[in-house]
Amino acid sequence: MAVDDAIRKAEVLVEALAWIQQFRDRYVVVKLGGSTLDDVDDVRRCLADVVFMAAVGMRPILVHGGGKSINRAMEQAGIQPKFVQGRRYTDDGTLEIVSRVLADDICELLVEEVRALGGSAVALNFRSQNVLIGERTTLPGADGTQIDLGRVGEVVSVNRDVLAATCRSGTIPVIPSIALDKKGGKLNVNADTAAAAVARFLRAEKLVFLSDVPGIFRDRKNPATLLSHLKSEDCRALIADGTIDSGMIPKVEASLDALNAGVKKVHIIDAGVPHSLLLEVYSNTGIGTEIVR
Ligand SMILES: Nc1ncnc2c1ncn2[C@@H]1O[C@H](COP(=O)(O)OP(=O)(O)O)[C@@H](O)[C@H]1O
Ligand SMILES: CC(=O)N[C@@H](CCC(=O)OP(=O)(O)O)C(=O)O
Repeated sequence: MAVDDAIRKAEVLVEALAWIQQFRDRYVVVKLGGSTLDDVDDVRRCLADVVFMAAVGMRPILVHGGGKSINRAMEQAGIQPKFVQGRRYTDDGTLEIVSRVLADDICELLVEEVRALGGSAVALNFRSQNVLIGERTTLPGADGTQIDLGRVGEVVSVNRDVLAATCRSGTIPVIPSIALDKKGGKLNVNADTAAAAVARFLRAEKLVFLSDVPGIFRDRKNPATLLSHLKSEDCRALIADGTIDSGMIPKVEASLDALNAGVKKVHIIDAGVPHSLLLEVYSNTGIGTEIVR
């Protein structure tokens, strides 16, 4: 019945009200994974949710990856992508491709999409205004030596003043996962760890990963085994017993670092479910996996 439907919609808004009030002026870092960027409609719906968040007074910050697009661009250039423990081996040629795909293509596209949805957004990267300060990293090898990954780094600090001022003015920062080292050299950073670092340094209320799965499953072949609430210690056990593997490992490890540093909650949700972000943040029953300390 039309009136009942209208009342139900109003009730949804009222349910959201308590959360809107609670999260006013709080930072939420939203990470868009490369696995989610291929479907334009999904991206647009996710960005509409982010624009909604900003409109109701939250301070969203978008951090994005683009692993799949980088792979495609590398293959076109005749370079075979090489990964070590989930990190892309990044020589100078690869770094040029990573920079172009992330900062010139994806970052600009996301900014344009936000603007087309009536929101305000700005690209914060090494070309415009850098906010991620990084250091080069190596990975521990099995024989105790360190594995060199080329121009790969981790975020060691962020420009909080620029981020705070941008958010305060109602503009959504859009940040690709490339950092600059102290000498101004570019570093390729895993986007999950880049997003977690931004959340950590801003003590964000939330860190949300938009991915291509509904959340963390106990058994990936059985959708009924979605784990909707996890604590840090559960996550460590799930990594140790192999339940969490591949691309989920950097996400969860980065989540634990963020929670340890004071981020209140981490969410892993499906970018392919329309408005999963709004459902997770502004309703009483979330739809993905939430992780708390
Ligand atoms: N226990 C698990 N539950 C759900 N997904 C998992 C799990 N363990 C590993 N994964 C994998 O993690 C992937 C998400 O990580 P990734 O491919 O890096 O996505 P993104 O591009 O969003 O960072 C899923 O597509 C899935 O294959
Ligand atoms: C060092 C490293 O591996 N950097 C990543 C950065 C992009 C990324 O992480 O994108 P996703 O979110 O799609 O995974 C890469 O080159 O693929």
